[in-house]
Amino acid sequence: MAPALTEDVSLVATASSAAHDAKASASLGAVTGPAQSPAMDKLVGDIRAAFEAEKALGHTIDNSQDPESFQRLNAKIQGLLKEYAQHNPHDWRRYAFFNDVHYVRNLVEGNSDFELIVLCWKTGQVSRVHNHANSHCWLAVLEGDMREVQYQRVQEHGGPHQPPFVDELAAQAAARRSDGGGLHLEGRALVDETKTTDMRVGDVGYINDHIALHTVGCHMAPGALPADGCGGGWVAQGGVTLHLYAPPIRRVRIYENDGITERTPGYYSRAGVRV
Ligand SMILES: N[C@@H](CS(=O)O)C(=O)O
Ligand SMILES: [Fe+2]
Repeated sequence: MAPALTEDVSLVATASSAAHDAKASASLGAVTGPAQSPAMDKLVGDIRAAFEAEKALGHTIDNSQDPESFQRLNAKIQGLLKEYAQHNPHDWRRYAFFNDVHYVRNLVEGNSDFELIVLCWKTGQVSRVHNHANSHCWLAVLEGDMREVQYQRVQEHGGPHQPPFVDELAAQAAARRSDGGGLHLEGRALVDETKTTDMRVGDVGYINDHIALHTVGCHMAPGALPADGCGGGWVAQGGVTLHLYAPPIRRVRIYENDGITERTPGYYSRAGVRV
């Protein structure tokens, strides 16, 4: 019998197969990563300072944050992530564990304010349609060609009340609905596909539940990496993205053809060590 699992290392597989796969698959990638990650450490420190600055002004950091405070924080965080991803020191490689079956979440830093996670995607691996609770979600592409597809909720069966403008967006999406890009439950649309964005190394994105649900995936193999003397022996296997969630996400909703389920996200590794 499959062991009971309380956390998902990925939002793509069923809970029991995720547990099985996580144990069965060899760890790849991070074994060849550098032992130190000075640029990543600096990034973590800079993110922490940006959060402290808003907290010192009395602001709570989540997706219903004071708009002025968010605007300031968003500009700062996007700048930091862009700088790291575009300069790309590759010192994220010590955190980059892959799984053959599904993308995995590797924790770099977690505290009560935020979690910074390196997600590893082999070509073809995609997350399921999901939300991000009440958190901000910033993401930066560190390797590979990624694609984000956004969705709007058409209806939630017994779910919590949505902010009014989400209902409005959902109504607009329903009005645009075709039989094509969406999930359906008992013949009714559950979510509608509304936007596709291709992302390359150095690109930074932001999403929260007031904007949309989404899936992310690695669709194309990366090109040959330059020999940079960092993480010798590294073999590119797909895509790598850096995600910053604030506050850390404890429950996510997954939208599938047979309905909506709640999951507790988990980690495949913490601080460069497989768990
Ligand atoms: N939000 C997802 C990754 S993604 O598809 O944005 C996760 O944390 O697993
Ligand atoms: Fe996501």
